[in-house]
Amino acid sequence: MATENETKDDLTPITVITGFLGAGKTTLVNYILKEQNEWRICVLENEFGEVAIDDGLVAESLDAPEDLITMDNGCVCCSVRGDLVRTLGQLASRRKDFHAILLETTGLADPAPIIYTVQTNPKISDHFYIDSIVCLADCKHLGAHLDEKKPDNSINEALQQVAFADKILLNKIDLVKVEEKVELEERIRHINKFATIIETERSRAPLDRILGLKSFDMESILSYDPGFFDDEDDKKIHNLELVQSVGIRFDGELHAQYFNMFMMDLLRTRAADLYRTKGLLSFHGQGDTKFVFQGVHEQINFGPARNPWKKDEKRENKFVFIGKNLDRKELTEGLMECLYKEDGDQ
Ligand SMILES: Nc1nc2c(ncn2[C@@H]2O[C@H](COP(=O)(O)OP(=O)(O)OP(=O)(O)O)[C@@H](O)[C@H]2O)c(=O)[nH]1
Repeated sequence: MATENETKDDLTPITVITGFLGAGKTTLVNYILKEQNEWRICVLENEFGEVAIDDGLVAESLDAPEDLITMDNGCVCCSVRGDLVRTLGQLASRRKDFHAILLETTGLADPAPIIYTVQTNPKISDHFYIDSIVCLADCKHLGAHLDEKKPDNSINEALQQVAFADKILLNKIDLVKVEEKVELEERIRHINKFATIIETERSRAPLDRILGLKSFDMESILSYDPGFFDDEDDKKIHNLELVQSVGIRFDGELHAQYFNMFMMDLLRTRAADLYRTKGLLSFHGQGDTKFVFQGVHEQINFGPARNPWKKDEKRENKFVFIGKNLDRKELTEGLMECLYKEDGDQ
């Protein structure tokens, strides 16, 4: 809560960026950093996955590396909630250096405890306020995640993310037919009748429709969840064990063709269970080019990173697979088989 002399205008706005795994959150953060040149923005990144990849991809868009803070000891809405309080507490003394804070949550975060923490902890609420909760909705895959059956006492993260947003970006409209888009929009409207819905491709929303609008509204949250401020013990739990993360990292150069075959085979058989795949890779015969691999179920993007490998940088391949029924041993062995070997017996 702001002190008597301090109104909301004196506090620093936080835009919470939420949405299921792979919906386009990092794409939105990078887009905002590129487009909003007049503001100095601080980015708080919380990524789900044993190996962090997004921090590197966001850092490429920032002028000052200290403007990116990563919170990687768990999911920001659960175990890392203490981290959020600590991080924002430390940021309070230099918050006036920034026009805005972007808080990118993990794709499995429940926004409710984050909102609760910011609203009720004076270490945060004396200095910051929530400007907006922006939810990225992946037109292609959100419907299936909303349909997922969870155990009775567990929340459906995708549903919570839609329900608690005041701005919903209907993203990846390029991947669906108009009818599918309309059907998803109706479904979203059914869950959340207050949020503004904006159609986007590559998360490109007009910035004046998502930033600096003070559009976060506690009343609409309470109308969805009248028990929002009630005792937490009565609430459904966030069961992160339903989704696994397998992180794999190893040195060396990959054989492009072998890697391609491995990934194609994996996606052909496991796409439904593979919610998210990310990688930073080094390929034999590609000089200093660093490659980025991005997968969301069967949709994959693969191409050069903005910055090449630095001169003294270790050529390490990093992967993270997030989903259900993942076999760490099989994935590790499969990837190791894709390493390029000098002796030519591939
Ligand atoms: N076709 C298409 N791809 C998109 C669009 N927006 C984002 N993507 C791609 O979707 C993939 C995931 O995007 P991210 O921005 O990394 O998603 P995220 O929500 O940050 O993912 P997590 O942090 O893993 O939850 C990337 O390959 C993006 O390039 C879009 O509008 N259309």
